[in-house]
Amino acid sequence: MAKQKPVLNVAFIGHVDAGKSTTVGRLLYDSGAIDPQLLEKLKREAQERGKAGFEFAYVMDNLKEERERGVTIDVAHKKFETPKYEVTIVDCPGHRDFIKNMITGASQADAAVLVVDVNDAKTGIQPQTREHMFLARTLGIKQIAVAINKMDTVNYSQEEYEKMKKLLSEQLLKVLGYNPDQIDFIPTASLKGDNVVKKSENMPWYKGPTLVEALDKFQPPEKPTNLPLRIPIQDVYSITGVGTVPVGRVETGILKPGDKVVFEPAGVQGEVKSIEMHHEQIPQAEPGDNIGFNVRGVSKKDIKRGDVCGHPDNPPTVAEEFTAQIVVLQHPTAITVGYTPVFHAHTAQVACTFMELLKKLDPRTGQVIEENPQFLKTGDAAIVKIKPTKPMVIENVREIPQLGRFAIRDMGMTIAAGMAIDVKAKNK
Ligand SMILES: Nc1nc2c(ncn2[C@@H]2O[C@H](COP(=O)(O)OP(=O)(O)OP(=O)(O)O)[C@@H](O)[C@H]2O)c(=O)[nH]1
Repeated sequence: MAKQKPVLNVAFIGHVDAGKSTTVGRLLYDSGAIDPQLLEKLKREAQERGKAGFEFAYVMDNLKEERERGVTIDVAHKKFETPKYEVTIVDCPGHRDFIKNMITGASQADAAVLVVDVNDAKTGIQPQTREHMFLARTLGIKQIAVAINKMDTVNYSQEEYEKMKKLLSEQLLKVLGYNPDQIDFIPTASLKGDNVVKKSENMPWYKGPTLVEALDKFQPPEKPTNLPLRIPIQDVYSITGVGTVPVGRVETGILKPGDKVVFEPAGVQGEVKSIEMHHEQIPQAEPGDNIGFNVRGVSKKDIKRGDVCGHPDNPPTVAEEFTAQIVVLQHPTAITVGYTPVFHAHTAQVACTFMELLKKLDPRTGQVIEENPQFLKTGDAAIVKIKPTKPMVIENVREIPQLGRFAIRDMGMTIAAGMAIDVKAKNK
């Protein structure tokens, strides 16, 4: 059997209408991951609805719907192969729930592709482009590539491309601490297919890689197999004749059939009978694997999305309280003691209370600029003490980085992003 290619999880980010869905659709199609008949069908549907040209976006929307119906485990259509990798699209956020998806999605991403409309050079960087990139940075995504899209709308002009590249480099990437010299800026027209999988003949001035070639330049993710097992649960199924099947992505550690496992904060234990990935049984699951696993001794009603599976000798940490370092992305007024917004950590969503504001930090250097501030506002970085209103799993980011990050949501927006730097455990 051919050696399996390493899996690379890539998040597609960018402002509404920049062309994320179209780019992903094009990647899937031109790399042969989509059946041409399906595309024909989608094309007809798009035409019938008066939206010709949208077929690639339809491909993604079709998949999104599929996912919303709960077919989380079936990622077959969201995968494609490059010469080096098996690429999984971990998210392609639309405008509805994009930040929330981004938090659970982007924290899993090994790399991100930022898609921007080349025409944004005229109006300035779009707010969502900034917000997505800021989050990507906070969530620890170090590898990015930029697709400067819709090049067909500016006659494939090098000048327009350079303008956009300069704007992003100076006003966004450098500010966030990325080095633009190490980033590929690919001029694309995803709708037409230029420089996505096929090298464009319309831009002979561009000597760099296509988007697919840029993906192959990313470093493969290191698998944290030596860390304790942690699988945040996305969903739990009860399948007739099989039993209870939790579904999730292995963040750290290794899971094997026969393993005794515990789900926290539920506190229930069971034994793994079998593990499935892409509808096939596998002898062992590793970090990055999206799996369903059949557990004996646990019923569907015992566990739920947001619980974390681990081994009983090193169980997931249920936090009584935790100290966190946060950055306030946007808050209409100010954050004060007693504020209780919803924390999104791995697959959990739990309301948590700000118990103490310990220190205000300089967001660039991390140096303390004020002890016990009275309030925090947009742009502030701080160290704070947090108390969940109900049991939740969170880990010290220094011990298990994959389970230590979170976003804070309130009023339909992402207020802040951060990480737990000290956890007072309930169960240890
Ligand atoms: N001319 C041109 N239009 C494009 C290109 N890429 C995307 N579009 C169009 O731009 C519009 C938005 O594309 P989408 O792929 O839906 O954009 P998105 O970023 O996924 O948007 P959301 O899912 O709404 O966040 C659609 O009308 C596309 O057909 C391109 O390369 N050239």
